[in-house]
Amino acid sequence: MTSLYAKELEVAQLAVQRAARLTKRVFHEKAKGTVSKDDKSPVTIGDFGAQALIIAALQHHFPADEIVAEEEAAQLRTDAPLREQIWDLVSTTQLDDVAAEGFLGGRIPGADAMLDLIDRGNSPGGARGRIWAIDPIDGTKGFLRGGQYAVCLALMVDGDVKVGVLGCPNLPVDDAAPLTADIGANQTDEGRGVLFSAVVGQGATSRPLGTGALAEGKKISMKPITEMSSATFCESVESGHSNQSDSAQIAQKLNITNPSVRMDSQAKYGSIARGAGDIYLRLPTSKTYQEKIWDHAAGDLIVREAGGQVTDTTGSRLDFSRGRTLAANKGVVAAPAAVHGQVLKVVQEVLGL
Ligand SMILES: Nc1ncnc2c1ncn2[C@@H]1O[C@H](COP(=O)(O)O)[C@@H](OP(=O)(O)O)[C@H]1O
Ligand SMILES: [Mg+2]
Ligand SMILES: [Mg+2]
Ligand SMILES: [Mg+2]
Repeated sequence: MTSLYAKELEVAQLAVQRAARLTKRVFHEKAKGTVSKDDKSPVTIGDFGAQALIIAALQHHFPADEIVAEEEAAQLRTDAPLREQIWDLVSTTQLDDVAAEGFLGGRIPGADAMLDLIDRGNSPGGARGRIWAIDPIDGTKGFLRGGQYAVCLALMVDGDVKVGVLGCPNLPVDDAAPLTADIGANQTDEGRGVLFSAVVGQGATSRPLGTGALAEGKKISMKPITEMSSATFCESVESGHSNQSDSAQIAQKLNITNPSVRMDSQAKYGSIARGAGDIYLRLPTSKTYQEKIWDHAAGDLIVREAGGQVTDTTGSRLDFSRGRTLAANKGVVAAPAAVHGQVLKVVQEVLGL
């Protein structure tokens, strides 16, 4: 008997692997083609290209599904040189396993089709039906500085995350490797690249992020915390994304002395899910910011399937049914299930909740 969501999982893993291959090409071969979005955050040709390749695979297998993706093609429709740069990348990035590439549906017919695929990610989201969430490059700032980033894909059904996949090209392959923030300017790709996956009720796995067919996966689980004082926090590099002074106070109250490890992207969720770190805190820096569903959907499931609990700072589960944002939530507290309550209590004391 094939397990539930087996096909969705395979498509998602291979699509993420192919998109990650594109992002690595951008990092190594190309000027990154960075442009500023309306909110002043960066987006690169890698973000657009990876989104196009992922949506092409989803469109091939699940044409009726809705898609909520971070990027849109508007700017590319008026900027021909930028569009051509992206098309050049997209049209020449394949998996190097012929069967796997064929399974994803092969090439996109042309640059216009590519733009339309990118814009297929414009679903408003919501509580009904099958909706994919895509963050083609999460941690674009990390990507640009040679740090951590993640290619993120999740399937939600009626507002619940059922399948989650994270491709983390710059994390060590070895699940037992010590937690590192940046990979450093002169390090190579040797020994790096992990693909994390989870299906609801089926546990979480990691495998080397490859360039063709999928490698063998192995089960991952969070590390049990026996002494809170020896736990390690993961948090954003960007102080504008998570309040680092609040997290320092929380660490102090929990008698944690290890410095928190700062890394960009959902690599934080993957890292705690495999026991390389222990606790991921994302503490609001503003009253109005709403977290985006594509920044959390895959990581939320991977951590919960690895034995973790994920809530916001009020203790509610992340609610992916509200549209493109987590409109009902504030911040994120992710920790091994056994200690989540203890961590949340201190988070709430420090935040005055
Ligand atoms: N003020 C803010 N508060 C929280 N998250 C923010 C933010 N502004 C941007 N972000 C999100 O933070 C993500 C990166 O998270 P992290 O800090 O964990 O690396 C960004 O994803 P992208 O890089 O995909 O745009 C972006 O969506
Ligand atoms: Mg972005
Ligand atoms: Mg993101
Ligand atoms: Mg992004």
